[in-house]
Amino acid sequence: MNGIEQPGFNTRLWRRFLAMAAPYWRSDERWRARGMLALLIVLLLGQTGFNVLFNHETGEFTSALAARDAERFWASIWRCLALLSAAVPIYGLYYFVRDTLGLRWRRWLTEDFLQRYFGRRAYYRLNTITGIDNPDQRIAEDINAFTQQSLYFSMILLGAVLQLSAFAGVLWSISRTLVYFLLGYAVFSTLFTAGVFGRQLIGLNFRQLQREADFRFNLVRVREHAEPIAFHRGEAREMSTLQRVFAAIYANYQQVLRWQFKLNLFQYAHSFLTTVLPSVIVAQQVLEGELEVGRAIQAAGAFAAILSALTVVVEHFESLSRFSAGIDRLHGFAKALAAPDADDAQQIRRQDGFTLELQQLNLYTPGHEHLLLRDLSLGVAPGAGLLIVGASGAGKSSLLRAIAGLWTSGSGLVRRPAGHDMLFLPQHPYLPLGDLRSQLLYPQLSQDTSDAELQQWLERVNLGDLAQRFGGLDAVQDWAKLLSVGEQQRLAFARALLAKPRYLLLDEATSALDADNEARLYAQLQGLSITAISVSHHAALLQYHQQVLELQGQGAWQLRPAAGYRWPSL
Ligand SMILES: Nc1ncnc2c1ncn2[C@@H]1O[C@H](COP(=O)(O)OP(=O)(O)OP(=O)(O)O)[C@@H](O)[C@H]1O
Repeated sequence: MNGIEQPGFNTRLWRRFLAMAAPYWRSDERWRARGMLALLIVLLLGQTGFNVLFNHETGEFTSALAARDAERFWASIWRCLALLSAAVPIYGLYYFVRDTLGLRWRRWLTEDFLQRYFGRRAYYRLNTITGIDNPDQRIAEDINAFTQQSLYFSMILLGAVLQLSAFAGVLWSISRTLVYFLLGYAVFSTLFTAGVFGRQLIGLNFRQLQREADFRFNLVRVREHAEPIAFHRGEAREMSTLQRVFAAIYANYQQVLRWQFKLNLFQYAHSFLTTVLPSVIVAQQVLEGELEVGRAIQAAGAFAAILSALTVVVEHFESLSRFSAGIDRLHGFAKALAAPDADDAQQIRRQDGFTLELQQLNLYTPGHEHLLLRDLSLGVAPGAGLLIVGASGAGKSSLLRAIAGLWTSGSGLVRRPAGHDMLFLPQHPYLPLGDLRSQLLYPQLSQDTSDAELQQWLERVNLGDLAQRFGGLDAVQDWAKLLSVGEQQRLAFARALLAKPRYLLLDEATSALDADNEARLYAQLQGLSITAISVSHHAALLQYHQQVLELQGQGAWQLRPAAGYRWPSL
C-alpha cells in the first residue's frame, strides 16, 4: 500500500477532500469559479422547482382523469407543455456549466500538480527515492476523476437537500405518517450501507486503481524495452509477468463484484419498497374517499423524491467508494510531492562559483545507506580537466550526481559554475520527442541558431549526413529508436558543444564510440575551451585531462596528475 493507510469513509477522508479541493476556490481563478458555481446552484434550484411543479401537474391530470373532467385535464396538459419548454434549456445548461467548471478546475489542478512535480525536481526524487507508484496515472487520470466527481457529488448532495425541502412540505400536507416512516427508513438504510459496505468497497477500489496502473506500467515497459526483450527471447517471461499482474486485477475485481452484488441486492430491495409502500400507507384514505387518487399519485412522487434525497449515499455508494479511493491516491501523491527537505546537517551544501571545487565532501547513497566518498577535496580550474576512474559501483556516477545537485545526502561543500556554465552528458542520452532541431537545442524551447550553423555542429561530431538522411532539421522522428547508440551519443555531444558550457560533465558519454570518433569529439572540447570532467573506462582519454581521481571503494580515493598516470588494472 506504499505507506498509505487503508482508506475508509471517515472524517480523515473528508479533511483530505477539503485539502485537495480548497486551493482552487481560493486561487486566481476563484471569482470565475465561484460565479460558475453560483450559476450552477441557481440552475439546480430551477430544476428542483420544475420537479415540484411537474409532480403537482401529474397529480392534477390524474385526478382530472379519475373525475372524467376533460377541461381540467387539458388545462393541466397545456401547463405541463409550457413547463417543459421552460425546463429543457435549464436542464441542458446545467450539465454544460457543470462540466465546463469541471474542465477548468482540472486544468488548474493539473497545472498546480505539474508545478510541484517539476519544482524541486520532485519527479526525480519520487522516481529514485520514495518510489510512489505510477505518478503519471495520478496526474493524468486521478485529477480528472477528482474534479469531475467532486462537482458531480456536491451537486447531487445539494440537489438532495433542495429536493428534500421542496417535497417535504408537499408530503407533510398529504400524509404525516409517510414522512415519519421515511425518516426512519432513510436513517436505517444509510447507516447500514456505510457500515456494512463502506470499508470493503473503498479499500477494494483503492487496490483496483493501483493494480490497473501497475498493469499499464508493465505494458509500457515492454514497449519501451521491446528490442532487448526480443534479443533475449523474453516473451514468455514478460507474458507471465503481465498475466500475474492481470491476475491480481482479476482477483481484486472479483471481490469488488461480490460486494457490489450484495450492495445491489440491498439497493434493489430498498428501491422496490419505494414503489409499493406509499400506496399501501395512503390506500385506506383513498378508499374511504378522504384523498383524491391524484393526490395519492402526487404523494407517491414526493415520497420517491424525498427517499432518493435521503438515501443519496446508498444510491451512489459504489461510485462514491471509487471517488474516495481516488481522493486517497491523490492525497498520497500530494504528500509525497511536498516531502520536506532533509535535515541541513545531513546535506551537501552548494554554492555558485567560477570554478568547480569540492571541499571535505562526504557522499552517501540517497537513504544514507552507504558511504561512497570520504572527505574528498579537490578543485578543477578552467582547462585542468578531471578524469574519474574506478571499479564498477565505486561511486563515479554518484559523484557526478552530487556535483549536479541531484544527490545531496552527505556533508561538505560543492562550489560550481551556475546554470548553463556547467552541463551534464549521461551515457544514455535523452532524445526528446520532436524534430532534429530540437534534439540539438534541448532543453531550450527556441534559439536563434541558423540551420547552417546547426548543420556545422552536426558535421563536427561526424553526423553531417544525418539531416539529409532523415528528411531535414524539421523531420520529427523517434530518434531514440532510429539512431544507433553511438549516433545518439554524438548527437547529444553536438548539443553540448552548441551550448558551449565552461564545464562539461561526461558520464561514459562516449562509451559506444570507436577510438577515432571519441578522439574527434574530445578534440572539439579543447578547441572550444570546455573543461571536461569525465567518467570513463577508456585509457585513451587520459591525454584530454590534467588530473585523475581514482575511486578505490569504501569511500577511499586518490588524486593524481594525468601525466605519467598508470591505468589501474580493475
Ligand atoms: N538510488 C540509489 N539508491 C541506493 N543506492 C544506489 C542508488 N543508485 C546507485 N546506488 C549504489 O551506489 C553505488 C555507486 O553507484 P554508481 O552508479 O555511482 O557507480 P559507478 O562507479 O558509476 O559504477 P559503473 O562504473 O558501474 O557505472 C552502487 O553500489 C549502487 O548500487
